[in-house]
Amino acid sequence: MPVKAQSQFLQVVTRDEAERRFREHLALVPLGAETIALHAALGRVLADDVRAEIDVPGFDRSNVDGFAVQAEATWGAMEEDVRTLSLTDESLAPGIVPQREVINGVATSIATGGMLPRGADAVVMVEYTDADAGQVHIRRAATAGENVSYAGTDIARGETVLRAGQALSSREIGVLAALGMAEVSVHRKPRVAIFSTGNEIVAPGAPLPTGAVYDSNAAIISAAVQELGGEPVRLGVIPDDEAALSAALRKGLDCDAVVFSGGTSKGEGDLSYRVVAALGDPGIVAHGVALKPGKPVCLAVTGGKPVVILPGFPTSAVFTFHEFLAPVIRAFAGLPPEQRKQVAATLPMRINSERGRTEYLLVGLVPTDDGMSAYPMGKGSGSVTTFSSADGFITIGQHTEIVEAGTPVQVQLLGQALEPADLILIGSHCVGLDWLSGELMRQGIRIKSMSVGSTGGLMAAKRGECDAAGIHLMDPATGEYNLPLLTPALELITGYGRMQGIVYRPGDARFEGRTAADAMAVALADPTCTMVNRNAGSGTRILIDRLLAGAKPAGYGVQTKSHNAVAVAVAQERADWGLAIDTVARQYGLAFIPVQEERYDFVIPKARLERAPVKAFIALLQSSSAREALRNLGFRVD
Ligand SMILES: Nc1nc2c(c(=O)[nH]1)N[C@H]1C(S)=C(S)[C@@H](COP(=O)(O)OP(=O)(O)OC[C@H]3O[C@@H](n4cnc5c(N)ncnc54)[C@H](O)[C@@H]3O)O[C@H]1N2
Ligand code: MOO
Repeated sequence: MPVKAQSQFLQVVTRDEAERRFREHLALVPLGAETIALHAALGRVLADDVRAEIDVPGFDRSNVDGFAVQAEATWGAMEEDVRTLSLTDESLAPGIVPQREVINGVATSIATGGMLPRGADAVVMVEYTDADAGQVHIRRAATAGENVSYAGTDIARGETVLRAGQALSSREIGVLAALGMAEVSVHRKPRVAIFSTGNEIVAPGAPLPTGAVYDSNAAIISAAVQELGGEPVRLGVIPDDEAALSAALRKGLDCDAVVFSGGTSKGEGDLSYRVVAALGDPGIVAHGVALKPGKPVCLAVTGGKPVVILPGFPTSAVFTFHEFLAPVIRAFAGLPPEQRKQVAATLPMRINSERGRTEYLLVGLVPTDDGMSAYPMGKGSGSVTTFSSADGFITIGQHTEIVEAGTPVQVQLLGQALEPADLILIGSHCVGLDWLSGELMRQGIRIKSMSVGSTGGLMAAKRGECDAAGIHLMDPATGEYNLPLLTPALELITGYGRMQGIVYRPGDARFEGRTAADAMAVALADPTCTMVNRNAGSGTRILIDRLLAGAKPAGYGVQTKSHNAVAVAVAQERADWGLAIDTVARQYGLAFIPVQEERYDFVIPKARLERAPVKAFIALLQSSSAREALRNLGFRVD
């Protein structure tokens, strides 16, 4: 099939210009109010200020069980010198309106929540009294006002207790109920139509054909709309078909806003752009913004309703949604603009950025002896996990190409506050470490884990920025793992072995039943036998180069970055063999010829060895239950 020429529609403008054009045609005001039952008001946004029509409490109230008195009548009372008062004939349970006055020398029995009688100004707790026929002996003096809540002390009639624009949590709902309100006036929720486009996009729950992708964008945008006080209207996954897309868009325009993702960057097949371009009043206001991630975002307004095409890549979709549409939804919902919290930090490593685009770099924050360190978490625009695991992001200006290690940066937090962690793990990812982390979390230890590879982990440990770094680094000079790379300030805690070997599809006669050396000889003699390589610098790559002894067979140039990527390439027949660990080979149903064990150990800064969570980590790692579990996962534990 001939490749079609791709035309470009993008005309890139700055972020601020895009926002200005978008807002020029939108009224950032609430959509209207509605009255709803109080029990249905959780999460809704108040449309009007709430002024108290009553006092709470509505009367002077006793806070204890005891006797209502005039404080003066109790003065001087002690254990050995009681004051005796005569009792009125009433007993003031809550809800009873007192009939008798309390004058000096008189007391009335009163319960917690009872209404204070005329004349009384204090309540003596029953514990400090002895009552007998018609009298009460007071053993402790009271001061005026003691154990009494006066009318209106909690809420005074006429007071503004809640303000328009406030989101109602259980606490505010309690206040409204105390004021006797069964109904409340709230802003109408903006209804936001959401769909995803792309023939490869499959709704979660359905089977996933090879090459297809689950629809994560609609799910995250729909949940984000709810967080912003809106109501998502899910229109599903729409195939790449102009009529179907137009129909979805038309349906979406019954709502207050429309947002969908995918098919906005490229020309041919860029149906998303084409259907939105058919809108008028005014239609598309920006297509292409000098942002990374998010360049191909398309902003349109029609008849006062925003219509946004988000880039298909999940990180780009979420960022552009929050950048352009989220503030509009908040305003429609009657919420005030969001104030993002900032934290000062330092970059631990050098960053390259793209000139000409403002870059938002997602980071994980780690406390250090002198402030915070901001670790880039980027797995690229296509990642779905970065946004959920990052603490915040830094902004790199469009004219900056390099940010040096050690540069101070401002981190905008994604959440309301920084999640504290007890144990910080930075290094190479391993399912064995996942298991250990899970056990520690069950013990109540809060873990922050960042996968930056073995070398990144070792550097973090050297800088004292993590509690432990999981590493598997071979010293090329000695062939020994991990230990030769330590400095005096670091301790090595023995982890476990991971058997590395040749992975191939079961039944492949070129490998079946052979030793590693034989298999290599057969594979290298067959020019159609394609390998998948690993990235330079990885321990596995050193092993591959040793096995190949200078040969560069087909596929040598394909340098994947993980054991999983190697296994997937072989399983999906893009390659016939590669080197990976046996736990991964098993996960993908591949056959395995063992070659050499690599050591996955933990580097711990000595200064952190005495920390309780670190001790708990080491104790767990060395426990028989953990060793058993790691063995069951396929690791070698001595
Ligand atoms: N030649 C050029 N290619 C690309 C450019 C460019 O300027 N010139 N821009 C790149 C940038 S930047 C981005 S961002 C992406 C965005 O592309 P599209 O918005 O057209 O999105 P798709 O191609 O449809 O999908 C991209 C990617 O995301 C996956 N996807 C799509 N929808 C979903 C969903 N609902 N849930 C999960 N994942 C989704 C899709 O399968 C693709 O893998 O374009 C670059 N290319
Ligand atoms: O703008 Mo795209 O989101 O850089 O990857």
